[in-house]
Amino acid sequence: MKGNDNASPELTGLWQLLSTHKPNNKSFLYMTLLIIVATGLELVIPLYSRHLVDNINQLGFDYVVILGLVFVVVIAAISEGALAWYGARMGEHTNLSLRYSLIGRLVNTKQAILNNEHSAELSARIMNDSASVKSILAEDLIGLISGVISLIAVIVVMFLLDWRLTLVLLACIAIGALVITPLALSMRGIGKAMQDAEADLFTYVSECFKSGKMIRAHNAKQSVLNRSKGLLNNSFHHAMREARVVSMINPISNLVLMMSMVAILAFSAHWIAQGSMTLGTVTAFLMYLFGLAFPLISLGMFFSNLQKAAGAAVRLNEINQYEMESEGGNLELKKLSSIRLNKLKFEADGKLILTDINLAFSAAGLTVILGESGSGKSTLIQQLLGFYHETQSNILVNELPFTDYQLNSVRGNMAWVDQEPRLFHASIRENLLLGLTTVPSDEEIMACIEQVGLLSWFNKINGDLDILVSEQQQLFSGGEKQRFAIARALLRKPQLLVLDEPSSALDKDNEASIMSLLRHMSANIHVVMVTHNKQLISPSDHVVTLENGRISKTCQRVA
Ligand SMILES: Nc1ncnc2c1ncn2[C@@H]1O[C@H](COP(=O)(O)OP(=O)(O)OP(=O)(O)O)[C@@H](O)[C@H]1O
Repeated sequence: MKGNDNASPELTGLWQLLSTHKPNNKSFLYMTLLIIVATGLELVIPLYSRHLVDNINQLGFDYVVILGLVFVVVIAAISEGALAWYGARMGEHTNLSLRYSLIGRLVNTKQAILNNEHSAELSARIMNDSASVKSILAEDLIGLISGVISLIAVIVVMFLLDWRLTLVLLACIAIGALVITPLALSMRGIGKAMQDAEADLFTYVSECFKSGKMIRAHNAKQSVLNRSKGLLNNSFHHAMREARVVSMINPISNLVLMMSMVAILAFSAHWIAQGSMTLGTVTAFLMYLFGLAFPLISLGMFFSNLQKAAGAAVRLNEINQYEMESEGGNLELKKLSSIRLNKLKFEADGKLILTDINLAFSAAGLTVILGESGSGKSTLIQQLLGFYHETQSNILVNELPFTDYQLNSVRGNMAWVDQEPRLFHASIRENLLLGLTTVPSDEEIMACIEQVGLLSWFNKINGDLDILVSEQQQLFSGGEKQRFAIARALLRKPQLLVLDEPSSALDKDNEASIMSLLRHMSANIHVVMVTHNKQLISPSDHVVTLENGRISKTCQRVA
């Protein structure tokens, strides 16, 4: 399929995904061998049965044949089980590799791209779309290969047994294929629409469950239900379209089998009466006919699921094409001594957000960024963390371009406290130690908790660092969450501490103690803090005022 310009883009995309994540050729070889053994043994059974039937009248039971038959049946069952297990193992390996690579891609995707995506939709894609791609390999491919081998082998064996009955059967199969093929092809659009509808539903429902309080407070329960109903109806509509096709494929396959059976019985009766056919041949033929049911259905399912997997691959390939954040240059930043923004300009979605920013941060001190809401304060401090590759060339770290350094080593010297501190649904300890490679002792953790004034909160939760932070974060008040985020930042022992409105939810006492902590720290590290609150500024602070993305004022003293 590779390099085939005529292949549909969806199928080419599926091939690309599978060729990267499929198991190695040895696994395929083992799988094919298992298929050949399982299918081959199933083909031998009717021949044994024929022999048994044709010899009963003359010689009584042939016990050697019966024993051979039992042996073949048992081995066939074992190899079929082994094949199912091996196929599932191959599929799950592919699923693991595919999902891991997608998560890796998203973790490394440029922040500017992720800003426009919905987290729940991305999660839905990783879960559902990769499952579709997996099942084509784990179940459908085995069905296809064993189906094709069975079909060819059965037809050859049947032909050798009796060419006339085989022609009758082939005519029936041709009629069935004519009806089933257009049905299987119609799954193409259905599968994609179904997966889109499921992803929309998943995204909406997860957002609603997260915002339960807001929905109640706004009396929005009914509108949530209405919208959910709409999305559910959409999903139901596509699921029913799929069910209609599947419910036609199965009975049509059965109908073809029944037609074939009736035709074969009728012709057999005629040829037995003429003496040109034995009862054993008819028995073997009927057994092969039943054996054909599974391969025929498998073939139908393969082509319909192939369309589904191809649709899923389109979406997964979109993720695979997201541009990754650069890992930076070769230099490792051991100690950050200065960072300077030089004529920095930042645009997003065609909007100029920061312009002509010239600012320097030395090894120690406190810089306060002031400005009205929307003036670009948060965007400015986020530049320091290298979230946006396009501005990194205007940032000098220790007087060298930011891009010369390994990105992780620069970030390793920094800590960031976001405007809305985010906590994971994990233990307090895991939240505190986020990203740390050297694990601090419990004493160090306690010291940070005490420094940010969280000791009484810590006693309230019985000093249990392993308690789980729920998604709704009920363990924390708004102010406690802010102080917790500051403790997490301090544990990183940063050279540059960047805080976005760190005291907006704090009372006067806590605000004063956090400011005194930050001032104390600014003797050894540089603290950059965004705030609205001019009361927090002390005469010795370096104050930068932003207006519409431009620095309108910088001063060392505030009146
Ligand atoms: N990635 C982005 N894409 C599009 N617009 C953006 C992006 N980042 C910031 N903006 C816009 O830039 C403007 C400045 O945002 P920013 O969050 O930096 O302001 P702020 O001064 O921190 O405001 P506040 O004090 O209210 O938090 C806003 O209008 C925001 O919508």
